[in-house]
Amino acid sequence: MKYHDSMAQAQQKMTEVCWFLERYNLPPIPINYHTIYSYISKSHDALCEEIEALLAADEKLDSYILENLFSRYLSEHDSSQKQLVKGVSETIDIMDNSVDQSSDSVNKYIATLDSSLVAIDDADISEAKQLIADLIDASYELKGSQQHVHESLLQARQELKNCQQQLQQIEKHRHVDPLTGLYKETYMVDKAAVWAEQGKSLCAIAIDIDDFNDFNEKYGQAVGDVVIGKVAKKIRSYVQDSGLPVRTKGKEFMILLPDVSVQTAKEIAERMRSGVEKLKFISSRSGKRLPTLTVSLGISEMKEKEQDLKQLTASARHSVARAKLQGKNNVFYNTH
Ligand SMILES: Nc1nc2c(ncn2[C@@H]2O[C@H](COP(=O)(O)OP(=O)(O)OP(=O)(O)O)[C@@H](O)[C@H]2O)c(=O)[nH]1
Repeated sequence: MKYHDSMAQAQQKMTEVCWFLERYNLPPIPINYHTIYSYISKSHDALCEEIEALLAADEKLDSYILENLFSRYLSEHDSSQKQLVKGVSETIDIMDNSVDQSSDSVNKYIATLDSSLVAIDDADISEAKQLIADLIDASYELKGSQQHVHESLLQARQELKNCQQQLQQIEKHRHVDPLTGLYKETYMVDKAAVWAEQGKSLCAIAIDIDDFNDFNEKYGQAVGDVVIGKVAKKIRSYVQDSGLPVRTKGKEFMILLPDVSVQTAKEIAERMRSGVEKLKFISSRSGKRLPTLTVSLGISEMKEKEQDLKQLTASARHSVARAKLQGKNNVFYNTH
């Protein structure tokens, strides 16, 4: 294909990406751009299928959903892992060379010892001195190559440590939403499966920020994102290690509580509601107070063992919808 043909094609795709972002009211940030570019270019089948399904279901696409798709299908985890493996394998190559050199030196040393033993029988004293001097040289060479092996081992140990730290970071990034520090939905599924295997009962609290559209329109998406981060932090502070706080969508969260009674879940939810209501937001630009925000919360519990996570979270979301209908800024639990 000629250069200007491929340029024209790329421009056409860029225009389509911009139309798409505008149509779905998505900010043109790099992650959104990259994800939609891959969709428009049809460069990733699974990603395209998922976006098609979301559009067909009339799901509202937002930056959070696109970030999630990006991290699952397009992020650089794979290449950074390859980079790590490359680093370790280079160090192993260096060690291999050092061990080869060291083994050569040992062979040379043994050969020198052998020939010295033969030579020393009928040699005169000055020749014997020369042989000993040769042995000392060979000993230093041997010591040097052993030192080299030792240094390579230290380097390998350091490399391994870096590798472990980076793998931990990658692992964390894979499970944690970068904006809020809460877990991603994929992790919730894994964790719930572990709890189910351990025979633990589960309660869920679904949380949705109220009237966020007004807030977003007034103060912009970027301020909205900062505020979502603060609300999430507040919510997390009531869970600590007793449950799993998850960001399930842009302004929606889910808390899973293992082996906790509905009564306790209600108390935690009420504390969250009241805590968020008391949060104060100050604009970093103007220094002025922004309006307070509220959240609506819905509780559900896994009543029978056959009930799965999907049913539990759907029921909690249903309760949130009821909380909104009852005027928002409240906790709803369906007793039936
Ligand atoms: N800044 C930001 N805004 C988001 C994010 N996800 C969703 N939103 C915004 O949240 C708003 C959701 O609007 P609606 O679905 O009408 O909900 P709402 O205004 O909160 O109203 P209720 O849910 O009925 O209380 C839209 O303006 C979205 O753009 C996000 O990750 N960041």
